[in-house]
Amino acid sequence: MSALLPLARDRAREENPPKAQTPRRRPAAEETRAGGGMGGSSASPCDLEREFAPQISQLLATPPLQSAQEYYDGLIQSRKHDGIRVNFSSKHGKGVCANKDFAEGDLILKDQILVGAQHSLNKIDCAVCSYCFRFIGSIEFQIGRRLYWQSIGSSNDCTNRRHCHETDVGSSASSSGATKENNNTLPEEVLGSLITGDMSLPFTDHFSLPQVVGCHGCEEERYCSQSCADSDWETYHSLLCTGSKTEPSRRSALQKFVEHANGSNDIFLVAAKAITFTLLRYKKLKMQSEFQKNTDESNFSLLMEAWKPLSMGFKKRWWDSVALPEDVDSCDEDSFRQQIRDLAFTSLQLLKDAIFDAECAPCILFGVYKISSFEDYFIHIDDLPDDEKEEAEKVTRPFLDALGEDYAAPCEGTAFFPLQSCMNHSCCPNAKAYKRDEDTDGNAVIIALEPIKKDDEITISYIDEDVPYEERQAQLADYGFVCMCPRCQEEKPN
Ligand SMILES: C[S@@+](CC[C@H](N)C(=O)[O-])C[C@H]1O[C@@H](n2cnc3c(N)ncnc32)[C@H](O)[C@@H]1O
Repeated sequence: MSALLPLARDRAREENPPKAQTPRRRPAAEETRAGGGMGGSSASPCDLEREFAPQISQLLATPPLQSAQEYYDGLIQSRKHDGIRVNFSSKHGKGVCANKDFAEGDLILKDQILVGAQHSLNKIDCAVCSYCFRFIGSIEFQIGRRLYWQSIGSSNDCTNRRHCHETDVGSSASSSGATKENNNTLPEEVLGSLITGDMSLPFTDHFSLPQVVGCHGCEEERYCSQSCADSDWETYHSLLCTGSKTEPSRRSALQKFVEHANGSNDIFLVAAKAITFTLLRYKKLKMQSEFQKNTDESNFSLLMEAWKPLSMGFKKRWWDSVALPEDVDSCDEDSFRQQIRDLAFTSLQLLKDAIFDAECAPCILFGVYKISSFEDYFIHIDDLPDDEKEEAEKVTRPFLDALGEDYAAPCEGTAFFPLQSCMNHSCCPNAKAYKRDEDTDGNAVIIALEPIKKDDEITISYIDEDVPYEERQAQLADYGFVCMCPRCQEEKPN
């Protein structure tokens, strides 16, 4: 037991950066279109794409260097990350450099999520704030609801489990502990009293979590504070809320969109947030512009401005950038990409039915975040002096046994981190993404692995760098490049 705990913790805290998500299910072979070309070259199945082709290509064009530099300088200044700057080079495009010396272990950056969502199936394992992804409720609440889900069904399809105030939507995300078979169930009344707070576990007062604040529209989103609820509403959720305050036809259209995302890939839920982020920013900019009687500003230039934070990270469309799944032969790549592109357009069409705004018609990246779960609580119990541990374990052991081997399932999701996503890879990195004890929300935390001198490039590893050269290069092929870092140059076979 003691040996297992720290291992699980290390796994949860080290984070690898973005790799485009593969769709949940490989489209069936009989659905494959004959002669389907690559995403960019064949006729688009989307009427908006055809109608607004010039505007879309402007939105997706690489931003001019000067505008990108100004954007990143402004972002770094507004977030007070004076230790770094974003540089542009002809070799690797954007990169992050040190603006001062860092010592080993120093915090380099805490990067706030721009757009992100918890994986749908992971919502069974962990209840987190829908805006900042901090754990909410109490340790009892977290354990109780997880065991409750575990007790009512352990199939991987959670679409049948649509109550318990959750957005229980299936997705591409791998679910962890709660969906595994575990015969070790506890009585429902015990789980109920954990969830309602009627039952307390020993020492949980050392691990207090923020109280749950519900969305005032739906019962599906929950927050750690009113300020997170308000920010989520202003930034994305006012257009995506499926609660009773939403007009019925829009609500039903949104539900259809969510259902489709459930059955295919929850990256579409993140994409929907990226779109609503842009739409709501656009509306705000337009109001400001009207207030300032700024008649020179066209609607499209306001839309470009609203989209800017996302455009800075845009490289390729999703269907052109997902790694080819292992079970798809390279000669089937074109039709694979065509099928997932069609899937994305179906999703977009469903979203459009729900939130269409004619002025924003032409306007659609990401990392992975993990936050450790209530494992710290069980580690604390495990580390107690023997007599206290024995006493506490009389209460906690049945819960730990019932949770099973994967009790430490962290919160997992997909998110776009504007600054971390500028960091290039090295197989001998000088920094890494790592959650310290105090890092309880979804933001990315970058720590120096060694002393870093001012002006040095800050690099992280996108993969497990402790594997041999060939394996590293194979993994990096999914990111679309051959690594030529000093270590790879040295280890490259002649
Ligand atoms: C997360 S982004 C890093 C920022 C990126 N350079 C940019 O301009 O946006 C990852 C992409 O950067 C490039 N990249 C990162 N590390 C690299 C390396 N060591 N060698 C070559 N290209 C690299 C690859 O194109 C990769 O897909």
